[in-house]
Amino acid sequence: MAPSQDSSENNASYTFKVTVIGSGNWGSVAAKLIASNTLALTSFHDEVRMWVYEETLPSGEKLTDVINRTNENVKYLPGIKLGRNVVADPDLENAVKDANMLVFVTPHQFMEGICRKLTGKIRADAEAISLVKGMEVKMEGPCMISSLISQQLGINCSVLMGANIANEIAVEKFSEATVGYRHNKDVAERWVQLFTTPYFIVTAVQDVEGVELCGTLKNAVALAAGFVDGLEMGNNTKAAIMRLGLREMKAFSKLLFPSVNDSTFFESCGVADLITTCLGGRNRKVAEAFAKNGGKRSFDELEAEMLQGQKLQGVSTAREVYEVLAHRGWLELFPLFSTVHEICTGRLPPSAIVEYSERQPRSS
Ligand SMILES: NC(=O)c1ccc[n+]([C@@H]2O[C@H](COP(=O)([O-])OP(=O)(O)OC[C@H]3O[C@@H](n4cnc5c(N)ncnc54)[C@H](O)[C@@H]3O)[C@@H](O)[C@H]2O)c1
Ligand SMILES: O=P(O)(O)OC[C@H](O)CO
Repeated sequence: MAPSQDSSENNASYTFKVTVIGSGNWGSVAAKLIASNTLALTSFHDEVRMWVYEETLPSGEKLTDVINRTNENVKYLPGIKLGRNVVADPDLENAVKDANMLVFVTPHQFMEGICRKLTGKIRADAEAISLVKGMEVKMEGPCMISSLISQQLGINCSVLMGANIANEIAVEKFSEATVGYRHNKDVAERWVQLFTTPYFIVTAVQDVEGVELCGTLKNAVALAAGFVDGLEMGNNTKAAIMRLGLREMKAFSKLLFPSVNDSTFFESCGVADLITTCLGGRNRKVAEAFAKNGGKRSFDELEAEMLQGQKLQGVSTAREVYEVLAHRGWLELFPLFSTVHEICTGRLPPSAIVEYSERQPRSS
């Protein structure tokens, strides 16, 4: 079907127009969730624009054309209808020009370039939310993706993170998520309304950094869990790694941002995301293969072979965390994070993840 152009006559009372920036596995599911709500709720414009990083499929067709013809993202979320009100758009500027609710959901390594392209191109009254799990490390220190968006685009940015393996939400299995907001509760409630469905329950907490750091750091712990699986160490070892990982997640978050709340770690974005990602995520899966191969095949090679264009966030996050730790002289305080990075780079063997854990103090 051709992209529908809702006129203001058939959407007379709408106030909010949403664009999703990103169309990978989670980006496509986010668009589906949002599109079901913009159709049902009168305060939102029906149409949801979804910016697609354009690519040519093996059939020779453009991914955007196929999404608009079939209503499916055949590469990143095959078999799932997105909703007829989702319109794929390969032109970033065009995709955002009318939107006042911007949903960012791309792998974190692309966010700086995307923000650069969007500078000066968005509505001044726009609000943003980041579903991106990751951070940038700059000369001045770490920069969370929500801060990158706020600083480069001059707009407020909330975050949404949680125990959210996209393929499970795509088939409408129940899960929860956490919105982190900075000041404005009304804005947070609007995001909650936009995402919540009977099978996707969203709650808001006033702790952007805590929510975002949980979503970011759990990807490094997921690699550790994958190494344990590849070494066939069993469930007790994996649970121990998860506990030690959660302890480092909390300590690192609070050292960087003393305002981070302890309670955030008990929300969906905290312990629940850590559990799901260590059981069923992509970082875990590729790290398991890495360990099974004794670290002899690189993560880049395994990612390309196993994920068909989807991107891991854990390997670069482990590097970014390591850079922060090294720069601040904190390496010894975070042995799990440091060891994960050194395994990823080949300086240590995968078995180092267990050897280090055996030497850890047992209380926090
Ligand atoms: N997939 C999940 O289950 C899940 C769940 C929660 C959060 N997340 C997070 O959401 C974010 C996005 O992940 P995803 O799963 O939607 O993506 P993905 O890994 O499935 O897909 C990769 C995406 O990157 C795009 N891309 C490739 N090269 C690009 C470039 N140069 N510039 C811009 N885009 C490019 C591809 O077109 C594709 O849309 C990540 O931070 C991830 O951690 C993912
Ligand atoms: O598949 P992963 O490892 O990128 O994790 C996916 C989600 O972040 C889980 O909430």
